[in-house]
Amino acid sequence: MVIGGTDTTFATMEWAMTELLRHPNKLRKVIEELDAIIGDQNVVEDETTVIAGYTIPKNSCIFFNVRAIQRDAEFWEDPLRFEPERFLKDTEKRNYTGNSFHFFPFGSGRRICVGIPLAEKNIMQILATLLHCFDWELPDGRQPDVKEKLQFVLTKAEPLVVVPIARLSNSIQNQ
Ligand code: HEM
Repeated sequence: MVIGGTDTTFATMEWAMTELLRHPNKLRKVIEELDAIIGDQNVVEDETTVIAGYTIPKNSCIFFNVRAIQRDAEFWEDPLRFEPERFLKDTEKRNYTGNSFHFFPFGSGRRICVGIPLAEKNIMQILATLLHCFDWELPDGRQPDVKEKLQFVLTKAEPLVVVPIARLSNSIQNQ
């Protein structure tokens, strides 16, 4: 992993520099382009721009409301209904690799979550094991609530308290 993350980048840059130094006209072209865009102060100027009809003023800090986008009724049928099967029916719906701008729980672009492969395996394995090995009951006939608490991660306002009941014939409780 160390070699994959360091030597590859280093070798690519070293080769690029070598070839540019061997081809001065190409090197000049790169430098002219950098000078034209960055100038001689080494600072990229922000400019007011228009994207999809919206004016984005210079120096704006943009936040996407991913929560609202992922509940947009124009794209999601009955968006608040809990229907995991919707992701099985339509492959585009379960594309969370950052290429679908209707569903991007892991972000998108160069800062997309690096933990996707681990998260996929962990969540699948742990949740499947808990559901397969136990039946789950709420204490005192309580109902599960869906009140949210916005922190760094959107969590449940009140932690879920549940009682596990072994359901497999080979579980210790049933022996
Ligand atoms: C359900 C699980 C997870 C969700 C929903 C999630 C979501 C996200 C999101 C939305 C971002 C920001 C992406 C952006 O700026 O466009 C992010 C970044 C990141 N995540 Fe995750 N994540 C999860 C699990 C994990 C795990 C398991 C790890 C590590 C083992 C991890 C490590 C990171 C790191 C290091 C970044 C920063 C990447 C960067 O800025 O270059 N995440 N994650």
